[in-house]
Amino acid sequence: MPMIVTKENLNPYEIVKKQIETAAAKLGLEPHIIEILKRPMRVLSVSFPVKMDDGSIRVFEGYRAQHNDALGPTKGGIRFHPDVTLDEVKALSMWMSFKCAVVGLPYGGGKGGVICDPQTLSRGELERVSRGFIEAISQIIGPDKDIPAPDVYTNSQIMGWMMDTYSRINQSFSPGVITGKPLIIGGSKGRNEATARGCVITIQEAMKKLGRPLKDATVAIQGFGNAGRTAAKLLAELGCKIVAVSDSKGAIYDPNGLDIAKVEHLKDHHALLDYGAEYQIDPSALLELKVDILIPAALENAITSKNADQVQAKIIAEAANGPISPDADRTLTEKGIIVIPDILANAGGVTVSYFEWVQNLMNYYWSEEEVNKKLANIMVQSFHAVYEAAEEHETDLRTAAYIISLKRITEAMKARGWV
Ligand SMILES: NC(=O)C1=CN([C@@H]2O[C@H](COP(=O)(O)OP(=O)(O)OC[C@H]3O[C@@H](n4cnc5c(N)ncnc54)[C@H](O)[C@@H]3O)[C@@H](O)[C@H]2O)C=CC1
Ligand SMILES: O=C(O)CCC(=O)C(=O)O
Repeated sequence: MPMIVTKENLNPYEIVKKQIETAAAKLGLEPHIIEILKRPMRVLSVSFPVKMDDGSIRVFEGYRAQHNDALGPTKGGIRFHPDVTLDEVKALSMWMSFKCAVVGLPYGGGKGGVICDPQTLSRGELERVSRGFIEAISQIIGPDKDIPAPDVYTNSQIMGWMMDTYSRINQSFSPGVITGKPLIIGGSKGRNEATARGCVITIQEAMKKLGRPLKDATVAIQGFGNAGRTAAKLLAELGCKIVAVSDSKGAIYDPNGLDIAKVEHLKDHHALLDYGAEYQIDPSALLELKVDILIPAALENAITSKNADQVQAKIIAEAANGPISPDADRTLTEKGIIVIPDILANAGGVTVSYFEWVQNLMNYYWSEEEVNKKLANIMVQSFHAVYEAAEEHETDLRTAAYIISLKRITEAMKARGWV
């Protein structure tokens, strides 16, 4: 009989449904609850015209998905990327629900995306796309409905334009509608670094569990944006040796450790690859380096059944959302690699977004020290809760994180009388 080889399904929406099923089976959740959780409660698909610099009109398309608001208003970033799809945005909104629940935030999950390549847009065009998208989704967002934030290829300036558009539409200053804003208009100290800071805290806790020192630990990082770049900086400050980093253009590797200040300077003023031709490696090889810590901090499906077997890291901390497919997850677990799942590892970003929203609502602002302390408390506590759940249920950290989240969301749905 010929062996039937089925192609791995890398659709993020199919992946998150599988992840829910795996944890739900461990918990013995009722089928109707699983059915509710397997789809977003609301999805808005929009198109809007934007006047380009040359006078032409271009129509952009985007989505906002709101998964489940049992625990509170939905929350999650907006991504600008040419490959954005509806299924990706749906999946990202679902991961947001589980992320907020695992760290105990009073939020459900949401996510938005606009199909565009910001690198090809002028600043003026980028501003008009940002304002156009918020206008198009303005009816379904709001400080107590759905609160966007930055994600891939969006930043604090874009959040500033978006908050301004929403405030103008509603004729009232509404900083609480969006987080990740510039400090001067209600941003929170510490938000820019929060995703990486939270991720680093989970790595520190995992290394303690392994009984290994962080000092001199070797690290490879895929993606050198908000999450990856800050993680490189923070880990280098803690004495780690950052041996490899990459961005969308390529990867660099030095087994003796990269000079992170130099890499940052190159990223800002030239290109990462200008570090030197002798340091350039194939970007896919970065994921297969023999390192202590691997941080995928770019996009989904970086590690799949195609390369999971070649991964040699001891710990993988998912700064990105969905960088490991379920098939790869199984292989990594079999190999004894500890995977700190996205919904825990990158939850620092939304946690400080929550702090930003709280500060906006009370119109009183905290010091960076206070923010970082509160963040550390939540991340350390959440890591240990997930670790203990993994031991109790004899499962991996991802399933354990889902177990905690599913329990909380289900309890909220029950308390509200939905089920
Ligand atoms: N910004 C935030 O607060 C949070 C971000 N995340 C997740 O972290 C990941 C990265 O997001 P950000 O750092 O915010 O985005 P960003 O836009 O600041 O940076 C993205 C980085 O990834 C690089 N990149 C893109 N495609 C790549 C590829 N194929 N290989 C290597 N590098 C590639 C880009 O060059 C850039 O350096 C995403 O999965 C995002 O959803 C998760 C939680 C919060
Ligand atoms: O800060 C937020 O509200 C959400 C950030 C985000 O999009 C994410 O955690 O994936």
